[in-house]
Amino acid sequence: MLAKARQSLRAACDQLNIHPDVYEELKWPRETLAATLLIRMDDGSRRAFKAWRCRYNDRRGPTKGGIRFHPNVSLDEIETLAFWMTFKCAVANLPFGGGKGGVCVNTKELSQTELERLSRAYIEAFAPFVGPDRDILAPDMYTNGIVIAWMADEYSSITGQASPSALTGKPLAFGGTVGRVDATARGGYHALRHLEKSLEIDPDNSKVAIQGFGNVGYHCAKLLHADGYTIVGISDSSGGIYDEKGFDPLAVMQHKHETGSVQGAKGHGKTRNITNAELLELDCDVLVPAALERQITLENCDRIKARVILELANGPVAPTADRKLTEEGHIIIPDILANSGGVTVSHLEWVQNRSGYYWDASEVADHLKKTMERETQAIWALHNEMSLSMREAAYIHGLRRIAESVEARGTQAYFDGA
Ligand SMILES: NC(=O)C1=CN([C@@H]2O[C@H](COP(=O)(O)OP(=O)(O)OC[C@H]3O[C@@H](n4cnc5c(N)ncnc54)[C@H](O)[C@@H]3O)[C@@H](O)[C@H]2O)C=CC1
Ligand SMILES: O=C(O)CCC(=O)C(=O)O
Repeated sequence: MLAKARQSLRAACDQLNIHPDVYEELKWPRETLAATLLIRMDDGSRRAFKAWRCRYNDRRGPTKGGIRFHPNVSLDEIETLAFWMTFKCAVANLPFGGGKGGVCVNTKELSQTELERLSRAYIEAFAPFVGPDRDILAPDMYTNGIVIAWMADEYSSITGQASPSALTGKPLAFGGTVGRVDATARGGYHALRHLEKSLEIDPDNSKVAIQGFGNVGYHCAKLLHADGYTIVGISDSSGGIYDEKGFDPLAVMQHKHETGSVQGAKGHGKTRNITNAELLELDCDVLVPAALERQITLENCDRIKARVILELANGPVAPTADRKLTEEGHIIIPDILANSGGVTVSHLEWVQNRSGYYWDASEVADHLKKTMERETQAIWALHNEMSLSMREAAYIHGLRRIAESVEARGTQAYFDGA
C-alpha cells in the first residue's frame, strides 16, 4: 500500500519540481518499531499480539497519529497511514510530522480487562518511542477515549510524572479537550459546507450514504442530517441499511447499541437491509466512506453513483479508482484534507496540556472551522488554477510546507541527531 501511496508524492514532487533529496527522504518512514505484546487472558492463558508504531517523518515537528486495533493491521498499513498523517498534518498547517500505530487484534474477542491489559502493554512496549516532543498518540479505528486513558495512565506511571500531552483524545476528566470526540466528522462537514456553493449542492435536496457508523460515521451523519441532508444509507461491519426517505442517525445508533448492528434499524420509509458493497453503489449525491482503506477500487468504481465523495476514512479510494472517478467528473474531497479535523483538535489538546490553560467549546469550534475553511479554500483554489484533482492539489499544498521544512534544516540534519 505504501508503494501505491507514494505515487501521490511522486506526482506532487514532479509538479513542484522539488529537489530529489526531498523525494528520497519522504519515500521512506524514518523509523518503525515492531513488538510482540504478551497478554494474560482472563482464563489464565497467554496470548501474543503483533504491534507497530511508525514515525514517518518529523521535519515539521514531533510525529502525530492514532493507534488502530484491527485484525488486519500490518506493517505496510501502519507505515502507509503514517505517510498520510505526514501530509495531513502539513495540509492542516500543524507543527507535527506523521506517525501511526496499531495492534493486530479483533477487539470484539477481548473482555474489557483484556483490552485494558493490551492497551497498557502497547505503551509499555513503545514508551521510549513516545513523548510530547517525540511521538504523540491518539485514537483511530477500534480505539477510543477509554483506551487512550489507560495508555496515558500507563505512560505517566512509566515516566513517573504527569505527561498528558503525550497522548490526545483523552477523556475530559483526564486532560482531554472539548470538541475532540466529533472533531474528525465536524472537520469534514466544514470542508463540505465550504464547497457546497461551488459544487452546487443543496442540502435539502441531497442524499447521503455513509459507510462505517463508528465515531466518524455517526457524528458525520448527525451533522449532515441536522443541515437538511437525507441520510439514505448507513453501514457498519455487519452490513448496511437503505431507506429512500432517510434515517434519523440517533435512532440508528440507539438500535446499534441495543442489537450490535445497524441492520434492522427503521428509517422514515420502506427500510431494507443491504450489503456494504451495495451501500457504496447507492444512488446518492454524497458518499462518505468512514471505515477502512481501499473500499472503492477498479472493480467497483464504475458503479459509484455519488458525484461527491467525502473521504472521512483514510485511503478509502484506491489510486487507480481515484484516477478513473476523477476523469469521469466525480469530486473526491481527499482524506488528508477531509478528515484532518481530528488531528487539528488533537493539536489544540496538546497545546492546552502544555500550557495548563483550557479553552471553552466555542474557542475550539471556531478554530476548527477557521482551519478547515482556510485549507479547503487553498486546495480548492489550487485545484482550479492548476486543473488538478483535489487530491493532487492537497498533496502539492502539503508538500510545499514539508519541503520548506526539509530545506530549511538541510538534508544532512536527518542523520546527525536533529
Ligand atoms: N477517530 C478519528 O479521530 C479519526 C479517524 N479516521 C479514520 O476514520 C475511519 C473510521 O474511524 P473511527 O470512526 O474512529 O473508527 P470506529 O472504530 O469508531 O468505527 C469504525 C466503524 O467502521 C465499521 N466498519 C468496520 N469494518 C467495516 C467494513 N468492512 N465495512 C463497513 N463498515 C465497517 C465499524 O463497524 C464501525 O462502525 C478510519 O479510516 C480512521 O482511520 C481519520 C481521522 C481521525
Ligand atoms: O488525532 C490525532 O492525532 C490523529 C488522528 C488520526 O489518526 C488520523 O487523522 O488518521
